[in-house]
Amino acid sequence: MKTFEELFAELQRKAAEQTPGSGTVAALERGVHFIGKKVVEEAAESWMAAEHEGPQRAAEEISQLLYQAQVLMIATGLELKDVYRHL
Ligand SMILES: N=c1c2ncn([C@@H]3O[C@H](COP(=O)(O)OP(=O)(O)OP(=O)(O)O)[C@@H](O)[C@H]3O)c2ncn1[C@@H]1O[C@H](COP(=O)(O)O)[C@@H](O)[C@H]1O
Repeated sequence: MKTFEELFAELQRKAAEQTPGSGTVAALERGVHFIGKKVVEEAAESWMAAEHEGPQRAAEEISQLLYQAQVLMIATGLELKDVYRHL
């Protein structure tokens, strides 16, 4: 298990080091348009899981939504504090 902050630090490190085989690095190479579509896809899957598939499936899809949101943040050059200040 990892926290939101731990995942973000891991993704930032992989992006900086261009870790071979990383799906995050591959997504960042494809750019904001590609990542944005993944965010929308996972948001829709989270909604459908919550409405029709139960809490366990919703948790899985929401974890993917959080991951894609973090990839979008990194692609945009945002730090966690840039987002947290709006919470
Ligand atoms: N939490 C996630 C995570 N959630 C989703 N995904 C990826 O996001 C993509 C979309 O998920 P889907 O299940 O919708 O994908 P799919 O339908 O099976 O296939 P596609 O959508 O890719 O066609 C998949 O390629 C998943 O592998 C994730 N990839 C990585 N992480 C975390 O990020 C860390 C770094 O990952 P890498 O950069 O790949 O090392 C990992 O240790 C994980 O903790």
